[in-house]
Amino acid sequence: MAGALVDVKPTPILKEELDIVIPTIRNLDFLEMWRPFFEPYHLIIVQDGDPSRTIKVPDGFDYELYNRNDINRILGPKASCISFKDSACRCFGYLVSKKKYIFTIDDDCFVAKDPSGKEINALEQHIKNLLNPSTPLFFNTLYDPYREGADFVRGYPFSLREGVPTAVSHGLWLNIPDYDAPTQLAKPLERNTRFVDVVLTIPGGTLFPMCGMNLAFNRELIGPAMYFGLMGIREPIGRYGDMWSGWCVKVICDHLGYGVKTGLPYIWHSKASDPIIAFVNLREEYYGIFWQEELNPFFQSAVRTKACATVQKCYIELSKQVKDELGRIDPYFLKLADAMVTWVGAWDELNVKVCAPVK
Ligand SMILES: O=c1ccn([C@@H]2O[C@H](COP(=O)(O)OP(=O)(O)O[C@H]3O[C@@H](CO)[C@H](O)[C@H]3O)[C@@H](O)[C@H]2O)c(=O)[nH]1
Ligand SMILES: [Mn+2]
Repeated sequence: MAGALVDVKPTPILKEELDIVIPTIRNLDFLEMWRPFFEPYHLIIVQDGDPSRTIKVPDGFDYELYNRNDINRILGPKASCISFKDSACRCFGYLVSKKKYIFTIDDDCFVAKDPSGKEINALEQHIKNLLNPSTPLFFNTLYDPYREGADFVRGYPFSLREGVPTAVSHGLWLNIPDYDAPTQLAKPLERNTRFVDVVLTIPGGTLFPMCGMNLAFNRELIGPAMYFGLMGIREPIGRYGDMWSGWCVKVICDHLGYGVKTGLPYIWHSKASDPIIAFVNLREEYYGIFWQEELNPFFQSAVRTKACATVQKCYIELSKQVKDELGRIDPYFLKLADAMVTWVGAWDELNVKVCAPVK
């Protein structure tokens, strides 16, 4: 008799090459909804706030959890570059991961449904985005040419159709959109109900507001630039860690020839934060709203010399320009520039294999 048919489940794609990083101040019940998609993957949980609190993680998940005491123990004095009491703390997870890819998601983001009612496997779509090339050098009017049922349109140079490696996949949000505090205050009831079935490469030379709540990236290509800055308690600014990182990442991707995509996948964002959060957010975002008007031209003109052949070298060069050109806005940028250098030092300490000198 032929052997009994065994239900062999396919190995989830990139199972051993991807970590899921979650910053949190609460129990992670939200994982129950993601279980079908996340359970095979390793989680890195970065617990913010009071380290004596216990964060409950549903059974069955493979994870490592780091609280502030762990961050201080592992990084020593370099822990000063990791934010406290802000979701920017998540970048510690990028630092300690040993995997090629990272997907980071907030704990108030749930599984969304596409217009057909099918649940969206956000992780699977991010992986597709990252494994397919980007087209930052010439815009394809039929959007992502590598998607099933699409291609390059007439007039698209064949010399550019190979595309470039994709470093970042920026997903979007149904329900609560990632609005800044003034917009939240002006439009408290606005919900995003529009599902747009598109993945776009952000053109080279163009900045974008990178939101950290549904984000994936190739850690080997761009990890050292994914520093979410100095945010939260003791800092004049909060809730801009993802924005700061996105501006640094985009100028470095443009310089090194990597691509950044935005669009699918969607998650369902149902804010778990306090209803008067818009006022709390306004206080945290206040300086950011002014400073971003100056940061845009700074990043647009940030120079990277040919010598900047690695992400770390680009990042150190950027930190020098932050110090020289943004210090006049506020002393905060002098501190941030130093923290950028500390971050790269921590990255190299934990990630760059130092080969013993050949005897
Ligand atoms: O002090 C904190 C506050 C929160 N977190 C964790 O970070 C994410 C995002 O927090 P939350 O969803 O409560 O806030 P939002 O306003 O919806 O977040 C948006 O603004 C960005 C702020 O950086 C964020 O990326 C966007 O999603 C949750 O997982 C909290 O548990 C924290 O670690 N420390
Ligand atoms: Mn949220």
